[in-house]
Amino acid sequence: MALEGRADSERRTEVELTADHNFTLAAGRLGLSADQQLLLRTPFREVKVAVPVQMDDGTLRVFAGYRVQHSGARGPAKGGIRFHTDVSIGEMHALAEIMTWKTALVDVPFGGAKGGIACDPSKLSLAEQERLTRRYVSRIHRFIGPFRDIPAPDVNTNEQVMAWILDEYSSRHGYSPACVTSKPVELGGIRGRSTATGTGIGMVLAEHLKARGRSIRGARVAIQGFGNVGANAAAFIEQHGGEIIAVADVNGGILSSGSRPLRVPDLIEHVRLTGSVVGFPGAMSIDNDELLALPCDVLIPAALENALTESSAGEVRASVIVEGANLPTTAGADRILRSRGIDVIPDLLANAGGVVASYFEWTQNLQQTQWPRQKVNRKLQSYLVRAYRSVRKIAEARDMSFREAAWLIAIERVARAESLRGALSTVKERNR
Ligand SMILES: NC(=O)C1=CN([C@@H]2O[C@H](COP(=O)(O)OP(=O)(O)OC[C@H]3O[C@@H](n4cnc5c(N)ncnc54)[C@H](O)[C@@H]3O)[C@@H](O)[C@H]2O)C=CC1
Ligand SMILES: O=C(O)CCC(=O)C(=O)O
Repeated sequence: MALEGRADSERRTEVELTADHNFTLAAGRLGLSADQQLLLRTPFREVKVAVPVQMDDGTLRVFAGYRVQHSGARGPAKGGIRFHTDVSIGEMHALAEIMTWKTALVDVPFGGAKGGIACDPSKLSLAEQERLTRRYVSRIHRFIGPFRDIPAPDVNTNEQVMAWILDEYSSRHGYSPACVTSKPVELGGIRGRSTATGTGIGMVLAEHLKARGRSIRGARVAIQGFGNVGANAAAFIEQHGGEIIAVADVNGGILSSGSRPLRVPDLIEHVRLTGSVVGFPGAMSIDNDELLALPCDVLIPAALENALTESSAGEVRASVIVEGANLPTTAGADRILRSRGIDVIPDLLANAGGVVASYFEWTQNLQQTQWPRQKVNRKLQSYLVRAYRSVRKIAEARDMSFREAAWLIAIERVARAESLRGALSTVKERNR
């Protein structure tokens, strides 16, 4: 059965195909019918808006803005907002769906959403970015809100963008700090959210290495992407005795020379000053393909989707991959990595620290309280370790990859919620 109204001829993007593959495998293991699968996968709502913005030079440009709400079965939709030239409806579908399974896996009471604007923020002034954000919110504000859909940062957005969202939304609906997460602390943000995704990657990695009788101490780590997620993961790993031997960003990569690893605080300062990891004093230049193929213990793709493809997966020499980015591994690459015995900690689990801390921020805002950073980090660890252990248990018991186990747990939880709310039982009735 196909979704009516969607042009079936519409070509699915690579990320949608990856999500199709992961979903179909897990749904098959769960024995879900075709109707049940269709219901669980079809986005609840997709919004596309024109975002007209006056540029600093007086000209007008109209950008395409999107917000896809994949599911609200377990709570308000939740997910980041991305500013990038590649933003498209297909990409938003896949990323919104990933959020549904991620929030279910770590068991926070949210559904899944993702939004974005197709633009190149590096070519926009701060004032243009502010007008763009405000106009986007003016077009989607009816569809978001503390109990509908709560945005957060993603690629090329940050606390400042969240502050503009809060201001624009609140000017229409009354002061609503819980309408967006990862705000500045002064506006109701929670301490530790800005670092939580990277910190969470480190926590999950530590738990995984412990389970394998190893430790972060001395582990040699390569990271693709040195923005919010990559840089904070690097900082956590360095603080726990790991060695960051190479990093790359959109401009290129660097490899530590000699036996000394890269010093993360110095590298963060270099990026602050120059805008890139490239040119870091004392390091050798490499490109992104070389980074993925470096001999190391842990590889962390923390940039964009499709980083690991069928052509690059065969070259990977790390023994563990931790998916900091969403959907960084295509279906074909995943098969190759599994056949080569490389452990892959999937995105749903590895990068869930951000949305878990967002959940803490949302509850903090609803209760009008303030959490100390230590409480955030303690609870973050307990949510992530619990999720990691549940995935490992199923993976070992049923001889599955960590990815299959994570999707299976998540889909089962959302299916159960849909069933309790009546949607899936309607499907069953019809099947009788
Ligand atoms: N910010 C968050 O809390 C969360 C982000 N994620 C995911 O993590 C990934 C990174 O997000 P952020 O760090 O927030 O974004 P960011 O905008 O802070 O950083 C992105 C980094 O990736 C690099 N990059 C971009 N294109 C690249 C390419 N083609 N090759 C190599 N490097 C490239 C950029 O130069 C930058 O260093 C995305 O997949 C995002 O969806 C996942 C969970 C939460
Ligand atoms: O913190 C959030 O609400 C969402 C973060 C996000 O977009 C993600 O996990 O991919």
